[in-house]
Amino acid sequence: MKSRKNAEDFEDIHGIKNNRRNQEIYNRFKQKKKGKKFRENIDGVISKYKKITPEEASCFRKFKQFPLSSATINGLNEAGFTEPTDIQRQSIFLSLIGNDVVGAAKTGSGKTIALLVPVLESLWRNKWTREDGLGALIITPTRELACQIFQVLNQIGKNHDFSAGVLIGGTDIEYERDRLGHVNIVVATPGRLLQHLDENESFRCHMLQILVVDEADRILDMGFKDQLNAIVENLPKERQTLLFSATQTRNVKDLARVCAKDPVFVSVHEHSDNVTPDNLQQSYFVCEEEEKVNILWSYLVNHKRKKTIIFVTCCKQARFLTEALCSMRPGLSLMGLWGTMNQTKRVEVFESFDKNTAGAALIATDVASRGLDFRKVDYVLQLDCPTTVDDYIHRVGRTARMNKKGEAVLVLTPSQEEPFLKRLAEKNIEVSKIHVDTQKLVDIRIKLSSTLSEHLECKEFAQKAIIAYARAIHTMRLRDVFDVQKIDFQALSLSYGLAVAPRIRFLRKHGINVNDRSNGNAKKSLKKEDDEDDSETETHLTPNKDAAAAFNVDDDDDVIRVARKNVFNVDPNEELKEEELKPASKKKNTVLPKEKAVKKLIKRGALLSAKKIIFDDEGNPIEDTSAVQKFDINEAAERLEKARQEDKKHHREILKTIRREKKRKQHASKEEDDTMDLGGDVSQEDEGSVDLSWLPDPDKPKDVENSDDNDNEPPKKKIKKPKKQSILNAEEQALALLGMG
Ligand SMILES: Nc1ncnc2c1ncn2[C@@H]1O[C@H](COP(=O)(O)OP(=O)(O)OP(=O)(O)O)[C@@H](O)[C@H]1O
Repeated sequence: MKSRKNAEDFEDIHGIKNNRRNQEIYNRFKQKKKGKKFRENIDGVISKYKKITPEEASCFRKFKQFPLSSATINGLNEAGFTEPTDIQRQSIFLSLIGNDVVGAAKTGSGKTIALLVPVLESLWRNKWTREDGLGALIITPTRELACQIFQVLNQIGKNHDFSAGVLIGGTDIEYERDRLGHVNIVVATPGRLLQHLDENESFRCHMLQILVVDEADRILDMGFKDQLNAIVENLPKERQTLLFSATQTRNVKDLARVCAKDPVFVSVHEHSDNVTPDNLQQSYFVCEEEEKVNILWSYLVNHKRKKTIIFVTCCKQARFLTEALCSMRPGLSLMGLWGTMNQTKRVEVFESFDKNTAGAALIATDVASRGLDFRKVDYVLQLDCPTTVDDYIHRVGRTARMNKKGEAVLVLTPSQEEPFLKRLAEKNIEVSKIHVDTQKLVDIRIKLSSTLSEHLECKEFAQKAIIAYARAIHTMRLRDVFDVQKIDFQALSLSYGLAVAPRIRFLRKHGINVNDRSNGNAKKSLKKEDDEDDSETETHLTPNKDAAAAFNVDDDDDVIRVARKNVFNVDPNEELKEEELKPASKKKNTVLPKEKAVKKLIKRGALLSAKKIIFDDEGNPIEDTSAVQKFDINEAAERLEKARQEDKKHHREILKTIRREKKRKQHASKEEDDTMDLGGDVSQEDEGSVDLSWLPDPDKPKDVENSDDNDNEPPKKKIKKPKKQSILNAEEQALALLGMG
């Protein structure tokens, strides 16, 4: 959501904008509230509470059978919701009569409406107005989910006169601060909410009627437990509490014990055979880690008309894959969504993917796995194995929502197959195995590699993605499923378009040897990088024969040329041996000045060269000798020295001229004085001889500059020191010759 839009949201009263016409409507509502009829309506609805039992309510087929305000029923009808789902049927009435409820139901089963209807009814029953301040608080784990809940609230609550707002990170906190005092319903993420509770005096919760925690399990998984406890401590004890999640975990029950009073547990699909949606077709296949990018590309080009969410493990992977594959033009709308993305962009992506019906793919992290309700998603492709079975359930739940059909495909590596399937089976999740002929996949490594050489930012993303992935796998809790040692990082790097694997420092710190599965390259190259380079990512792109040989030119491709420059044709090992001896911290930020770098190279007698390698159709490197440019660094150094000597000579000449000019002027003024003395009073001292002591010693050139110290000296013009610029110019020229200036 754009910050501007977010700002407008605060002025919305469920679709009623803050203009004159809306003010009239608002006043009418206010009148109505005070009116007798309004009070009678409320009493009429409340009286029905006593006549209906929860069992009866759980059999209602229509929303209008529930004892609800006409504003809510109309809002539901207008939004197209006439028949309640199971969770709505079983929980709404229990909430209406004032119970604290802990609800759990499968993904996509309509929990949002199940929690919003009691919120609207609670404030309506209490004749809530804008002046009453905060009446309901809905806490949800992610920003997208908060915006989505807010949208549904706007839809079904548009006939009520409550004000509502969203509090999420990444928006204008000052703007929110000013308006928060008049908001009746707040949908918030825990962090931003706590910030307002701590810092904003106008945000008062003492009148709060109802607290709702959506995706409670996810909030706890994300480590918001302490924040949640702190928030609950700030709320009045006399309130109603509703907790909703897809699974009723022990954590949720613990939370319920802390913030709910004698809660009623509603678990709709507890006895159902499947924990995943019934219309969901689930399958998996096994492949190597390094085949995943090719698989993804092949999938994208073959499913241009479908809407797919692709799940990966970490933000940096999502960023790299989105950026790199987008620049390779897959022929469909490809987007990315991850947690560290800027908020405005996040909302744009969310809305654009949601609206898309022509075919689109969204590469996302688990930020999109919970609660998000994208329209008509055909496939969920889990390119990386989910962290837990619960995450699996949430990810696949983005498709096959509300009894629609959907398909979920899980990608596992050989070592993950057995342990993860065992865990899925424990929860009665059946997935059928499919086979993917990896020989038939489009090999995009060389294309990706040339994309990376064109977009250096992408190359950096690729390196960071690999490091982040290694770190994520290493910190996973399911040790039998995730083993960082089983990953061939060299092969994985090649599949990301990198010639060599980036240095993964933390693995070494933990004493982990990286797998050497394929050709012994992985360990060797990582070790080499480790020794060579102290920065987190790769800096040398040295020609790698194995890498080149591994590249197969895609049928679709034209001739692909990969030009690599090893600028100084110096063995990087040798170059860095000296560096290795220095402490790591010092090395890190030291940038060698160009002049020093040249001197260092001169010392080594290095030959400067730029090589151009062209690959033929089979991917064999052909050396293009015509394009080879050579620079003899010693020769260049000689030229540099010559230029320096010439400059020095020139400098000396300038100094001499200045001195000569100065002497000439002094003589001239002396002669003038003598002439004057002849006509005026002459002191006795002056009579016999002329004092020439103040004259500068011509043998001491420095006196030109130091003559200010001489008190006897007559005032004279300050002589400008010749700039050293000329020397530097010569150096710069020489550096420019070397291609470094
Ligand atoms: N009574 C209803 N009639 C028709 N459609 C409904 C009804 N209730 C909800 N829906 C639709 O079902 C979809 C899923 O609803 P919702 O997002 O509330 O599910 P959820 O249980 O919260 O899922 P998740 O656990 O993934 O968050 C939405 O598109 C919503 O519009």
